[in-house]
Amino acid sequence: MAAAERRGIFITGTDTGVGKTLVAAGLARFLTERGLRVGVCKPVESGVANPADLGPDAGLLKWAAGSSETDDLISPYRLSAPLSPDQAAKLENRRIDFNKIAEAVDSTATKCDFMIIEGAGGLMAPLAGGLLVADLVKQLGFPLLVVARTELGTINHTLLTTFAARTMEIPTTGIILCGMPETPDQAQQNAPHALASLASCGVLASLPAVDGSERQKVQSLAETLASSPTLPWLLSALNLTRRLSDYP
Ligand SMILES: Nc1ncnc2c1ncn2[C@@H]1O[C@H](COP(=O)(O)OP(=O)(O)OP(=O)(O)O)[C@@H](O)[C@H]1O
Ligand SMILES: C[C@H](N)[C@@H](CCCCCC(=O)O)NC(=O)O
Ligand SMILES: [Mg+2]
Repeated sequence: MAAAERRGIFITGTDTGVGKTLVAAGLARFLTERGLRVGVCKPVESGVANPADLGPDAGLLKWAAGSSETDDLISPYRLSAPLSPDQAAKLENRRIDFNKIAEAVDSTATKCDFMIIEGAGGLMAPLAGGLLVADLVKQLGFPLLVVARTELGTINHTLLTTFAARTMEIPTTGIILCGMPETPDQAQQNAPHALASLASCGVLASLPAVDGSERQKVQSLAETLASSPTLPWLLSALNLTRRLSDYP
């Protein structure tokens, strides 16, 4: 399928553990509940205790999207060690092949309205022999969505990520801040405004810290998205405004 005909995003983060999976799954849930066929892929997941099964990230994405794709299409590389993917792959004498990932993504994308791909770690995390997550993003051809934490330090990490994306000519749709507490401190109150004025792309949502199991958190974030005042910007940035109005 030609890149221009495919709708979707590649979700990266400013670091590992910043909320990429929750944002990806929350968005998948939100869109699926509105009738869109959402394809999901976690091309490389490291730290998978039992690689015969889906890891926690891919499993949550599959649940959120209600996907019936095979495990190998949703999660082409499942690696045991909770390390940088290239290192985890080396420990198993494996090499991550971008063409295999591209085939899996293409095969899913042809069957769905919107594709959500979650990277591993941040944009510069190494995947294979000097190739980084950013190189995979370029090969797959989907625009980037950057998930960032809310605490002090996030301005620097987020701007470094968007700057690196721009330098590598990777189109970035925007930033989502994830985990805003009910009572944000001064740094957290300032972060969305600072990023909105300094980054070369918009802040498309500021999502709250939510409670419960991982699935409950995803459901809460999907509901938050539905009532978010910035939802129109988010949908427009994802090129989904018209598509969603076609559905109930
Ligand atoms: N908005 C939030 N509210 C509550 N908990 C959150 C929120 N965002 C993330 N978390 C929690 O923080 C942890 C890390 O989040 P998540 O797994 O989404 O990170 P990640 O960026 O996908 O990490 P990785 O690089 O391993 O893929 C999880 O336990 C998740 O439940
Ligand atoms: C083990 C982590 N949870 C994550 C990989 C993080 C790599 C970070 C590399 C680095 O920047 O040092 N794996 C994953 O997202 O599948
Ligand atoms: Mg994740």
